[in-house]
Amino acid sequence: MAPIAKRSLSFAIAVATPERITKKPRAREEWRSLSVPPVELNLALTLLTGQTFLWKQTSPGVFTGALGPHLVSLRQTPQDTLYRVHTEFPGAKEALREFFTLDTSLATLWSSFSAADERFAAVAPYIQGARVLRQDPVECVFQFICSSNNHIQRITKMVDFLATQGSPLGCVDGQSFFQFPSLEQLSFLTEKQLRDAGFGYRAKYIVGAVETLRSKESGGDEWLKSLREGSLEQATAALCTLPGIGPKVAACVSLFSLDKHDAIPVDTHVWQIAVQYLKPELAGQRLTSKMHSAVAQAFVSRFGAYAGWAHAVLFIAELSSHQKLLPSHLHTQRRPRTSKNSKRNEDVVSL
Ligand SMILES: Nc1nc2[nH]c(O)nc2c(=O)[nH]1
Repeated sequence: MAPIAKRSLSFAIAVATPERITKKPRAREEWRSLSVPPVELNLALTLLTGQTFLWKQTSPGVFTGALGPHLVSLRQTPQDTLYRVHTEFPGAKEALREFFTLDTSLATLWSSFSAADERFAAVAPYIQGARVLRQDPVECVFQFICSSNNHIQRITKMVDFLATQGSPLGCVDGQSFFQFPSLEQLSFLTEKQLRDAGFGYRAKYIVGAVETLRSKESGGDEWLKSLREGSLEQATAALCTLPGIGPKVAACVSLFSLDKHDAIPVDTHVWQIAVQYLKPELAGQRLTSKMHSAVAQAFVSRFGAYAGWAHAVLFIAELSSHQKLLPSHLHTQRRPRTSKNSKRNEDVVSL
């Protein structure tokens, strides 16, 4: 049987029995404490603002996603974050603590960011609990290859398609979840299948990146994980050898999966922040790769070794979807719409 057909069969079995997961919770499906207050972790601001496209809001206030073999749901109370595990494997709490980098204190970081920067100090109280994730690097690479020159809705659709190549983990409130596919599972996808699924020119990049990663002597998974050890420059150079990865995508992967806390993904939003608040002399210039470095450097000069974490807050404050969180005097002045930027201004997260 062809690998795709085999996978589809196991998926059919998993979705045929959703009540296995949605009916009365078993003991292991009880809500448990993650011991982190909303000021240190805001689920919506962390999971639904462009760092990952794999987590879903499965019911009001409940977010569900896969962490390796664990399928977990999360919700907040006024004092805590609660988690519920739908799968059998041990270690879900540890996986969650790692994914949300909970050993890093937002309070400590943010007090130094607020002292360094007026805009950060002004918007941070309205965006409390926005953290930077530590994702699996393979998952992160493929999500951000899909993200290039794209908007959230379409990226999510593409990433959901990739996810269906992995092992089914179950169904929560009518939504199916899969363990993110291994490189081997991804290798069964053809460029044609991806094009037919709406990936456009990115279809070639996905197939090429899978091939390149699978050719690494240590295995693509280990090769990517090894980039956690070196510098940001080394990680950027290595990532940019993969098809479909340029400086912006490399910075997203470095920040959201490789422990490079000073990585700054420079897109139109970040460019606007730099021009308005950090380096006004950039106004009127074009965003070239030299400018990318200048903008990233401006963030690091202002915010230090965790500049990427400060960027995450300023980036959210820039999104049109999140302006409503801010009082009107803190709203960003929008560029006038033109036929070229009308869609992009609103919801493109990655250029
Ligand atoms: N500068 C940023 N660009 C992004 N694209 C994306 O998908 N997420 C981000 C982000 O957090 N910052």
